[in-house]
Amino acid sequence: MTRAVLALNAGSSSLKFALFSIEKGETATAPSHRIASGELEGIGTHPHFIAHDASGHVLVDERWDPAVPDATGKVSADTAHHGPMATLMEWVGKQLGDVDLMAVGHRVVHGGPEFIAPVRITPDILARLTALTPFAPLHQPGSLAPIRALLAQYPDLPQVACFDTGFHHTLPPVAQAQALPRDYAARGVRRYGFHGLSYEYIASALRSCAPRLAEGRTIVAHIGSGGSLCALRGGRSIDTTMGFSVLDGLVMGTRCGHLDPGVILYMLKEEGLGAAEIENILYHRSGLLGVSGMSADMRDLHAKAATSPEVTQALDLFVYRFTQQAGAMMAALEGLDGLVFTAGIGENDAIIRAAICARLAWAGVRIDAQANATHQGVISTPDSAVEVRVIPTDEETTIRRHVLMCLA
Ligand SMILES: Nc1ncnc2c1ncn2[C@@H]1O[C@H](COP(=O)(O)OP(=O)(O)O)[C@@H](O)[C@H]1O
Ligand SMILES: CC(=O)OP(=O)(O)O
Ligand SMILES: [Mg+2]
Repeated sequence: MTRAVLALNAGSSSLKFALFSIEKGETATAPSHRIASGELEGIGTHPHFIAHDASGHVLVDERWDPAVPDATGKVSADTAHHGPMATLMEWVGKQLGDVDLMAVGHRVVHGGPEFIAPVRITPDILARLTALTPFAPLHQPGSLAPIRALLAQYPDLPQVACFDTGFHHTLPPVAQAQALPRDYAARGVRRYGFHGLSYEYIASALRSCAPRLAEGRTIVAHIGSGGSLCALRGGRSIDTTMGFSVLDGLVMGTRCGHLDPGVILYMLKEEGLGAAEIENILYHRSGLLGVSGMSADMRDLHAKAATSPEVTQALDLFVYRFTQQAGAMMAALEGLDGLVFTAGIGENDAIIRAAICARLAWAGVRIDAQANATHQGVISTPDSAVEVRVIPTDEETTIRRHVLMCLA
């Protein structure tokens, strides 16, 4: 029987998984061997489940009707993930016929101040992770639901939580700080940063494909449904655009990104909105969806850009804010050697990459239109002052590594 580790990565619009075969005595740093992988993407817009075996052969390819939002326009993390998660787990269960599942690793978005390294799940750890839900209300329930379900069904199956915040523990104190009264920091209200499993994978990929960028000053742009930038120096995170919550930083699919806190006070005091309504607006009805009035998905927006001024405005704002915040990361890095695009938009959207790079021409960024249009690994020109790369992220590989580290 093949021994295997299952990696589950619940994002805001997708649920990705990979099944890795594990040799006896295999270490975390050994090359990984994938048996199957896939994703349920477009959760909340146009759900699509696709899975491949190791040789790329399609094992399943199914589409569903979009999830129906409630009266306020909200598709909650629970509603949006419940059906797809059940489908995926059922499918994975069927594939496990001749596999001895030795552990399951989960992406857990928030580790709070306490959790940095991956940790083996126990009922007590699960309770402590549940208590962090107010820090990431959109994500933590989606991360913890499969852990809870598996713990109830297979109490002896080792499960490991891998934290999206962990990679950013290297942020210097000044980048972690908020300019609030001191006692807030003691209560965990500080800047954490997210997408760490992705940044850890990219930092490791850079060490083999572009050592100069791994050693130097590199911005990694993880832009998917959620999005952030990470300022990497010597392969370590020294700043990032998401802060206390996953709302900060870039304009995202449905999230506002950087926002004057005065707007929230205005909604509260002048419009009489309650916390739940404001949360719904900031997490679910803002970003590309809010500004375009049409969709959170870049694919839909490009299809409508020619005929809708609102869609054009949403795309312009996305690009403008990206480059503005890239400027902030360059200031933290004191220069820039490399720029890496990754995640759903970063890996697939040549139009957005071109628009961003054009606005960064002042920083010496030059891209080759043909290389960009065909999604090459290196899209900058030889005379570009900044090497620009496209690297598909692989959070599941980081999860496998964390599981093996944790169980060793
Ligand atoms: N071919 C494509 N062209 C442009 N954008 C794309 C494409 N494929 C995916 N995307 C964008 O990527 C987003 C999903 O990114 P992903 O990293 O999978 O998200 P998450 O992990 O946050 O759920 C989609 O909402 C869409 O905006
Ligand atoms: C942390 C976060 O925003 O994750 P995602 O991009 O998957 O929504
Ligand atoms: Mg993701």
